[in-house]
Amino acid sequence: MKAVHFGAGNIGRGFIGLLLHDAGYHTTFVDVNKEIIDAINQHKQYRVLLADQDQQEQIVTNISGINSSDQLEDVSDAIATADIITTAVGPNVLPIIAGNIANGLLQRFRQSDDPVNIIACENMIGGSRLLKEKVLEHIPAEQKSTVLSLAGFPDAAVDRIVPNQSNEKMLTVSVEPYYEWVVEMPSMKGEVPNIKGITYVEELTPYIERKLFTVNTGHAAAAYLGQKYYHQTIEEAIQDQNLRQVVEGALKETGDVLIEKYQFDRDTHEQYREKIIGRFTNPYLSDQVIRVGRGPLRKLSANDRLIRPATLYMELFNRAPENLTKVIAAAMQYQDNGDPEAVELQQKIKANGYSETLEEISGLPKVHLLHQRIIENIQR
Ligand SMILES: NC(=O)c1ccc[n+]([C@@H]2O[C@H](COP(=O)([O-])OP(=O)(O)OC[C@H]3O[C@@H](n4cnc5c(N)ncnc54)[C@H](O)[C@@H]3O)[C@@H](O)[C@H]2O)c1
Ligand SMILES: O=P(O)(O)OC[C@@H](O)[C@@H](O)[C@H](O)[C@H](O)CO
Repeated sequence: MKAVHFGAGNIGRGFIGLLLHDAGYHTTFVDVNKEIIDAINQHKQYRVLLADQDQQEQIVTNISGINSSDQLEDVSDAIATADIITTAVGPNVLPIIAGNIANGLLQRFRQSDDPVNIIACENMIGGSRLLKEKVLEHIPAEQKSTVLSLAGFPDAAVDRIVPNQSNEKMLTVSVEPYYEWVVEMPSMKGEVPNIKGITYVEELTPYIERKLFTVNTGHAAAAYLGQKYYHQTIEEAIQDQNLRQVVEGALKETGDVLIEKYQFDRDTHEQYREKIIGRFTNPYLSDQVIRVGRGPLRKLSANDRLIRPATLYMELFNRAPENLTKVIAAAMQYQDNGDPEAVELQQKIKANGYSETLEEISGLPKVHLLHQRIIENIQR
């Protein structure tokens, strides 16, 4: 069996690649990072280390790599014969790889009518749906119905903390032991892949919202408040009791939203929240604030982990969430000269001020109470 995976980065190697290997696939990693692709083709294997007391290791074999900067035909060939296609490249990169995927699908369906599923494993609501939209933009009108009937784009939620790596060997990747991969069953085409570790569900929205508005809201809160109080890592930030109170408060607010929206059991959700805070304090992982805070324009957009639950909170409870507004205020002040989105955010603020910038990137109008509370928090 053959898998093609776009993005041989942290989650690609540390999670998706590992599960594909364990399920018996040969995985072809597609990436623009020449060094990683060369290393994959040279060593044909890498190690995954579990970040806990035992430091167990797993070896991922049966892999190869394609550099999509200059081997576009190879990418198409791989897609044409793949049994599954996955991505973990970041939400902003999905439109960039859509053309490659479209060409591969066109080649595939000229040769056969074997269905295939393309699963975007990104931290966003509707990742595969967005990819499908972008792929279809590259498909000529007369081929659209073939692609629509033979290519499935099931949405997914993936959860495993994989920090930036500093191992001696470039491909080795340290990951937390916990993982969850949930895939929406109804959008799948053909045979459902038997991959141990995937949970198939009828409706993904509650799962992705629970994950994004708990793990990722909590993470973002620790990162943005963490930087404000001069912490370097998530673990260090979460040990700061004043800061932890706000992170926990923000997760209580998103929890109230999720419980109200999906009728989750309150006690079970509280246990889920506590487990997640526990994951942030894993002493065997060093997760930098600047990794978790990366891409603040994306994280401050209307449907992402901060603004969306805060807006829902206002709608459901008719008051502004006290802790989420503090976190959003800290996110607006986030700085990292190595992160183009963080630089752009601060340039916008310098040129137009906080209120104008908040309205532009989050879509929250100035008259919205949430907008006003965020600005009050910044001024404080
Ligand atoms: N790391 C985590 O803890 C984690 C957990 C769950 C989900 N995710 C999600 O997975 C995605 C990837 O995150 P990551 O942490 O692995 O990031 P990463 O930066 O480690 O990996 C991304 C990889 O994509 C590659 N890439 C960039 N542009 C590309 C292109 N045009 N074609 C092919 N490859 C390209 C990069 O070179 C890099 O190797 C994100 O959406 C993230 O939110 C990450
Ligand atoms: O990947 P991002 O930038 O959307 O978010 C940063 C982290 O919160 C994220 O990568 C988590 O580590 C991951 O989502 C855990 O499952």
